[in-house]
Amino acid sequence: MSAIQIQGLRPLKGTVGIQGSKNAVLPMMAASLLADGVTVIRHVPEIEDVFSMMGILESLGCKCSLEKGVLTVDTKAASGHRIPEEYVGKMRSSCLLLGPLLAGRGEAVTYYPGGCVIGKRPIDLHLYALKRLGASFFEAGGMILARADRLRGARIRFSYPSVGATENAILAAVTAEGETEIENCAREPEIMELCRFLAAMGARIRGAGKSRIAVEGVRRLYPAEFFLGGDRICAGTYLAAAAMTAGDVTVMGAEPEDLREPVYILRRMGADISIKEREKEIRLRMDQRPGPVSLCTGPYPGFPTDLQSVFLAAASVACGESRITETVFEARFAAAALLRQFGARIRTEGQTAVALGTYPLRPGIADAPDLRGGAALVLAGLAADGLSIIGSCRHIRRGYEDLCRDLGSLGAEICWL
Ligand SMILES: CC(=O)N[C@H]1[C@@H](OP(=O)(O)OP(=O)(O)OC[C@H]2O[C@@H](n3ccc(=O)[nH]c3=O)[C@H](O)[C@@H]2O)O[C@H](CO)[C@@H](O)[C@@H]1O
Ligand SMILES: C=C(OP(=O)(O)O)C(=O)O
Repeated sequence: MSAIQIQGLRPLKGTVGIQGSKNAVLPMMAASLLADGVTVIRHVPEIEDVFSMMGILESLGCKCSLEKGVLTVDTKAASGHRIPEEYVGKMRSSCLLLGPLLAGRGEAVTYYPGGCVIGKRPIDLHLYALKRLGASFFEAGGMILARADRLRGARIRFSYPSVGATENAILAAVTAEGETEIENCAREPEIMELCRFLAAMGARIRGAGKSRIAVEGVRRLYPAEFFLGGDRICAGTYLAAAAMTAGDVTVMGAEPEDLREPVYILRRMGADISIKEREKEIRLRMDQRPGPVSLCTGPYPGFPTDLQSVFLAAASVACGESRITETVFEARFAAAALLRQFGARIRTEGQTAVALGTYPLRPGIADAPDLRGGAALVLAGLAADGLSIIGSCRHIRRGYEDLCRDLGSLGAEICWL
């Protein structure tokens, strides 16, 4: 199932439940190593990155299972500290195990992480934070050897609010000796969710969601049970799809507050959006072609870079000229070139993509360049006048449980090949 076929120009209508959040569950899975026993997380998406993280945890001696959205991680027999290279190359979040392994085993062996090719993505900020807590690193031939006799609380000040580095710092600090202060840290909702999960394990953290977090180290953590929240990027993808297809779509299960900026942009594009906060429902109605938009990605609460490609797809059908500027990753416009194969009129000027909308798009055949770029091509297929095929969908399966199931349930004519 590595290609998706789409017959375009079917309006999307209906309600879709949103899968659990990829970027929230991956650090929680890493955190499970910090406790001795069985961690249970519900509403976990069956996506490739979760399977890869399960593979890593199993190689470290854990027993994992994922059935009907219930993930269990049993760490009783865990003892390893080497993260196998085969998983590291596939997934960025493999580096999140450095913090918990240093905390629990005092050593870790890993490699430079893979994941989507959207920029250089160094891990200097991760290593800086862990060094501040007492770790030392030796690097050779792409391998990273990490050691720490004892992690000790420290003041960490990030030069940039990296999501992963903030998570690694928190994961290492929760059982370190003494207090850690993390300044200029990331404020993404997934950090807050990780902190809630760690609190359920017995961690003491203050300031989650703010740019200064204080962690008071505790002697030990306990396994927890947790219900994972909806994936805001997945919800944003379906809202963008609805906006492109004159749809009437309700997404259920993602926190509306976390989507404040994308919702604001969609409203500016002409969408009629109603929100029920308590029910976690966002309904989007669009009865016209979207209007043009100007947006700039940035760390939360800014516009999420993970929605840049799908909003570029939406801008491709807008009536007028849109400008989309990417400030988080330096090479995240792979989808822009491929969208041109669907007739999109996009040019890039440095870190800005300028799209002069056209509707409908023409059907195309293209390979997903990365996870969100792949989703953007699928959205282009929904707004194309004919049959499109998107290949290399393994990228898409890293983060979306089943795009065909979800978009199909909304009326799209779409299937796996
Ligand atoms: C699994 C996960 O949660 N992935 C998300 C996480 O990725 P990730 O945690 O990798 O993203 P970061 O916030 O760390 O990266 C943001 C920027 O900081 C740079 N940087 C990062 C770390 C570092 O040590 N040095 C450095 O220079 C990166 O190259 C990038 O330009 O946040 C990104 C930004 O919201 C999202 O797009 C990803 O979906
Ligand atoms: C870039 C992404 O993921 P990762 O950081 O796991 O590569 C993403 O989810 O869009």
